[in-house]
This record gives sequence, structure tokens and C-alpha cells, in this order.
Amino acid sequence: MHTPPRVLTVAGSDSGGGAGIQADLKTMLALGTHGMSVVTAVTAQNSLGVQGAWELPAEAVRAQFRSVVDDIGVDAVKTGMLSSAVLVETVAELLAGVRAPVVVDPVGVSKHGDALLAPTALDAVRGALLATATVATPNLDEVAQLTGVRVEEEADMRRAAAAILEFGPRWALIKGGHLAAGHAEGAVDLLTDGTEEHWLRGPRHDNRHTHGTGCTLASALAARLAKGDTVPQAAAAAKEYVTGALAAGFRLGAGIGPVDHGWRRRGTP
Ligand SMILES: Nc1ncnc2c1ncn2[C@@H]1O[C@H](COP(=O)(O)OP(=O)(O)OP(=O)(O)O)[C@@H](O)[C@H]1O
Ligand SMILES: Cc1ncc(CO)c(N)n1
Repeated sequence: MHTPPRVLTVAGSDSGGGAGIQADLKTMLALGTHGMSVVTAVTAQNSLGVQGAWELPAEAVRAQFRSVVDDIGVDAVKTGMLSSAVLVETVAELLAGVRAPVVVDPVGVSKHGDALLAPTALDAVRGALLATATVATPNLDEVAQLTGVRVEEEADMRRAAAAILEFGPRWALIKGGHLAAGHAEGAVDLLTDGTEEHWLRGPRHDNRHTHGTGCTLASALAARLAKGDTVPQAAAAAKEYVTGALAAGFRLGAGIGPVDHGWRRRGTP
């Protein structure tokens, strides 16, 4: 009997289905893995923004995590929205006991600028969470918030990665999706462990249906690590996956539509 690799997401729910837990589980399925979830917060969210957010108690997060890990086990873990200092500390503590690869997406704000992490949680992200990561995947706003490094040109991404690596993750994957066109060649990300450097380059897609890019990239990365890829192999595969999902993004609601997490199954684009 075939048992697929087991991948756990620790993240917030996006009622609109484009980002968060929903994006993670769809991406994990699309990549041939068994997705599982620890819900940290529930958001009322759609294509227009985040209308409300409610955090779960630390005890509920701990209990979900133990239920999954103690019986089923995990081949990789991915974290997303963690909401508060208490939950960041709780999750960091839980991850310290995990031997499988961990992808930390230090989610700060949504595409619409709604806060998904309390400013008071930044110290715990720097001091506890990032050190548990096999790969940390900040976008440029998160890099600025966490390290003070402002990336304006592709070359600045090296300084950003070095500053993130100071907090202890094994690898940093700096997402350059927010770099203004003209300041980068296509959509470029930098993966480095401080020794090796891999520039992940994809075509830029400027359709506006980009809700969930970060969650999709981090989940695809976790799924490929669960399948036994090395970090550079997994990152290249994840970049290819998110690029296809972006190209196939579709209109939904009156605002920013989602990337298509299932684009490969649908044969698009
Ligand atoms: N317009 C685009 N065209 C092609 N690739 C893009 C585009 N925007 C982002 N990407 C890619 O998508 C991935 C996610 O990057 P991005 O910087 O958007 O993350 P994010 O801001 O964390 O996403 P989210 O808003 O979901 O949190 C990266 O691989 C990035 O290069
Ligand atoms: C719940 C949730 N997690 C992550 C993101 C990423 O932007 C989002 N919009 N919503």
C-alpha cells in the first residue's frame, strides 16, 4: 500500500480559500503529499481584504500539534500566520522537538496590508522561531521588519539573506516578488545557506490574481522536502510550482483573486 509523505501546516485559516491553511492543503495535495493542519487563527477574508481575525488559545495549538505528531508523524512542517507572541513562542517550542525539515514563512501582513502578526511578536520570531527553520522564506517587507535591511535592487538580497541567517535558520529563501519591475530580471528569489547561492528566476506575471503566492511557495517547498529533495532541489521545484499557479490565477470576488493551487491537474496554463 502506498503511503504519501506527511506534511503539516501550522497556519491561519483564510475563509476565501486563496491563502493560509486552505492554500497549504491544496498545494500539498497537488504535490502528491498528505496535508495536515494545526489552525492558529481564523480569519474572515476574501478578495478585498481581511475583515476579522480570531486567534486560538495556545493550548488548542499545542493539542492539535501533539495529536498529529504523536500518532501520525510528519515528514515536513510548514508555518504561516502565527498571530501573536504567545503563539510564536508556543510553536517555536513545539518545533524544537521535530526532526523533520521545517519551513518557516514569517507571515507579517496580507497582500492588502492587513496585519497577520502583532508587532510585539517580532522579537519571538527573531529570537526563537527562525532558529527552528531548515528554510525561512521572508518576503521583502518581512525582511525589512525583521532585520532593518531594505531591498531595492536584486543585489541587496544578499545582505537581506545574511541578516536573516543571523537568526539561525539553515537556509534563507528571500522572495523578491515585491521588487519593482525594472529593479529585477523577472521574478527573482535568492536561496542561500551563507555558502551556496542559488538565484531562482521565473517570468513575471502581472495579472493581479496573486493572493496566496507566499503560502503556495512555502507549502510546495515543504512537500518536496517531505519527498526527500535537497533544499536547492525543493526550492527550484517550489518556484516552478508557484510560477505556474500565478500564471493560472483567476478572477474571484471583486478584488485580488487567488493563484490556482491545482493548475497542474487542470492542465493550465
Ligand atoms: N508578479 C509575479 N510574477 C511572478 N512571480 C511572482 C510574482 N509575484 C511574486 N512572485 C513569486 O511568488 C513567490 C512568492 O513571493 P511574494 O514575494 O509574493 O511572497 P509573499 O509576499 O509572501 O506572498 P503573500 O502575499 O501570499 O504573503 C516568489 O517565488 C516570488 O518570486
Ligand atoms: C490566513 C492567512 N495566512 C497567510 C496569508 C498570506 O498573505 C493570508 N492572506 N492569510
